[in-house]
Amino acid sequence: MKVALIQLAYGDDETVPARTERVVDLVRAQAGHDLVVLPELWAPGGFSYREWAGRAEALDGPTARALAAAAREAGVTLHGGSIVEHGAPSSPDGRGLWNTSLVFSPTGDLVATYRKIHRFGFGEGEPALMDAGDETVVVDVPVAGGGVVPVGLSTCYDLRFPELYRRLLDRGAEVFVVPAAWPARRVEHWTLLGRARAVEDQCVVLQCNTSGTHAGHEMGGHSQVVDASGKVLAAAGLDEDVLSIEIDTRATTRWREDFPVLSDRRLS
Ligand SMILES: NC(=O)CCC(=O)C(=O)O
Repeated sequence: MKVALIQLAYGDDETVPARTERVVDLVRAQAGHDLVVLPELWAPGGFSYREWAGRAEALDGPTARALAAAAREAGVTLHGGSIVEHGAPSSPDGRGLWNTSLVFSPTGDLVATYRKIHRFGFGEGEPALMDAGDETVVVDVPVAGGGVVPVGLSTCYDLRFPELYRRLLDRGAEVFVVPAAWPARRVEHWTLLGRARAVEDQCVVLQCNTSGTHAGHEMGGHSQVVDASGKVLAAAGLDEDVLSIEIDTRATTRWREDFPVLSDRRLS
């Protein structure tokens, strides 16, 4: 499975349409990969709380349409990071906004969405402005040469909650994708927790973070690809970068057979 993680750098000076155009070009340049991943909330701004309501959109809004076209033109499965989704509130006290990841097929169809379950902000930001998702999502990503790889979806702060990844594992995931806007000041947690999720669940972890500084927050970069034994296969620094790597997904099966720790789980 050939993957590309686009670690995008942006600041407050770049307009959303300009950033979208740049992202579309970057995705188009990844033709030949099976899966391309973008960071969390790259269009509205990961920490640009004040802009979120104004930049919220439906699942067929401008960002989604641009990403669908980019996936189709590149012929890749595209995890488009996340948008601020605007929809009908699901409860009377709901806000009607979610941090929603979008996955497009190589034909540009929206094949999966995932609403971030764990909201970051401790009373501000996401908990104050958005609703929490409540569904775990695993999507089958087709690979060149035939077959599919089951990929579990999660977003940024979710990485701190191992029980979500166990649920994804139990639903068949072999790869976890984690788009993020994770700040520089806690970047060691980001890299450490990604490896922890890989080791404890024997899954490949694809972590795609944001770079640059926006809304007063310096982002941490350090996107990484971790194999199912916890080895870091590719790692970015602080700057904008594209990590491109071929992952041997059969190695995950071999590792689970060689070191069958998951069969020792005690569920009751
Ligand atoms: N956007 C996020 O979810 C940030 C998470 C974070 O900063 C942390 O967990 O630390």
